[in-house]
Amino acid sequence: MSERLRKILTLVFVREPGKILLGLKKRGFGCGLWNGFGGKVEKNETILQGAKRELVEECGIQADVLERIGLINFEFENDPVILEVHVFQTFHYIGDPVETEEMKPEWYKDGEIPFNQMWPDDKYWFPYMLQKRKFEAYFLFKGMDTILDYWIKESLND
Ligand SMILES: Cc1cc(-c2ccco2)c2oc(N)nc2c1
Repeated sequence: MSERLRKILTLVFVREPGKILLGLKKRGFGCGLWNGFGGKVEKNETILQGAKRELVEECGIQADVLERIGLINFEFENDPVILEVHVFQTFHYIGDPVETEEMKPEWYKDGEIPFNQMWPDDKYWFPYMLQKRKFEAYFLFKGMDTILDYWIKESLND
């Protein structure tokens, strides 16, 4: 996979006991879907710095402690670029979520996550995140709605 084209992205989920903060994407990639906060990692920053930056930019929340919870590789049929998505979560953060041009934030109860308005892969890996179990996953998409193939496994490595 090393010689494949890779695009590194981040996804951050803000948690409270029994609740999770999701954002409704208002434009661009994944528009109209609820998701975590994140995006591209710039050249001059680490993945962790990119994750923290996107969280502030997209909903105004500062998370000093971000826990790495998952690594997902996404491929689209007939597309050479692999999306390498680093998933983080935090229970310790500063600020209240605010709506931005990118995202409309809303709290959801862990048992009431709107999977039918989210990326189709989420229902496979959210249970690991909600139970604080580190995971790695791979999804092969056909278009934006169809999963052709996937695997997911619990990972113990830091
Ligand atoms: C193909 C794909 C991409 C993303 C993404 C975009 C930016 C960060 O992650 C996803 O996020 C979720 N939950 N499923 C996703 C599928």
